[in-house]
Amino acid sequence: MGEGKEIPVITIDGPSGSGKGTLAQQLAQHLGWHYLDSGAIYRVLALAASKHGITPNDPKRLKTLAQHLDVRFVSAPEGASARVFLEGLDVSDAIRSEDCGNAASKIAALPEVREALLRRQRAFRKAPGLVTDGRDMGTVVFPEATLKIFLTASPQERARRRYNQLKEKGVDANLNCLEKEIAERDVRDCERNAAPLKPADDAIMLDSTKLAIRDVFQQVLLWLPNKLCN
Ligand SMILES: Nc1ncnc2c1ncn2[C@@H]1O[C@H](COP(=O)(O)OP(=O)(O)OP(=O)(O)O)[C@@H](O)[C@H]1O
Ligand SMILES: Nc1ccn([C@H]2C[C@H](O)[C@@H](COP(=O)(O)O)O2)c(=O)n1
Repeated sequence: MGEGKEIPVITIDGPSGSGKGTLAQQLAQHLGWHYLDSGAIYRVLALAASKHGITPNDPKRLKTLAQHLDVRFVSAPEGASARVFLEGLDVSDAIRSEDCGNAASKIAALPEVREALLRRQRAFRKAPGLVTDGRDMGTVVFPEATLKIFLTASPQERARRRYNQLKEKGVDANLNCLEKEIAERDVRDCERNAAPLKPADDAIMLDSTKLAIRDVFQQVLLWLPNKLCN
């Protein structure tokens, strides 16, 4: 088959705050597989662009930056998120800000940037398997994935989750502003021409608005092909 295409991949796509990262990390841990947080790559690129004074309307320089992006993921002990390094500096917390998420969403609309990051994302496909989350994992990056989930939740519920998450971190937040930002990010991510956020034709849809984290996980376990559970 070549290019590691025999290595199984599970993709979790969906809008911001739907719980993709939480689910993908739980599945990766459960299966003992690798995990790719593709949004973190776009976030690191946005941070690097700001650091180097490159604006979202300079696709040429952004493409070059994406091609040479010095980003490293270092896995953390069980239950903790991987640490993310940009040019040797730990940016794990810095990339989680709402500003960085919005900046990532802007540069992610550029086809040059997406093309430059494709190979880097596909390189995460290593034995025994990969669980990945993002916006175009099932449609563009891994179209032949073994199982594709499209995870959603209402915008109000996603804003509420983000609000609680920020509060837990001790970050000041305003629920109305978060709802507005989430709605704007949804429009930008869904309406761009390059790899817009949409379910793959063969994705299973899961609305988590009224589901607890453990219920989402249990539901997806039921959808795992038998061959992966052994
Ligand atoms: N089903 C759920 N019920 C309640 N809270 C949830 C649920 N799923 C995730 N959360 C919480 O919502 C917050 C956002 O979850 P998570 O980071 O997994 O979302 P995401 O879709 O990966 O977001 P982003 O795309 O912006 O990275 C976290 O605090 C997480 O614990
Ligand atoms: N596969 C992906 C992953 C992310 N993006 C863009 C769009 C998002 O708004 C932004 C931040 O992602 P998050 O960390 O919130 O999942 O990055 C994308 O276009 N494609």
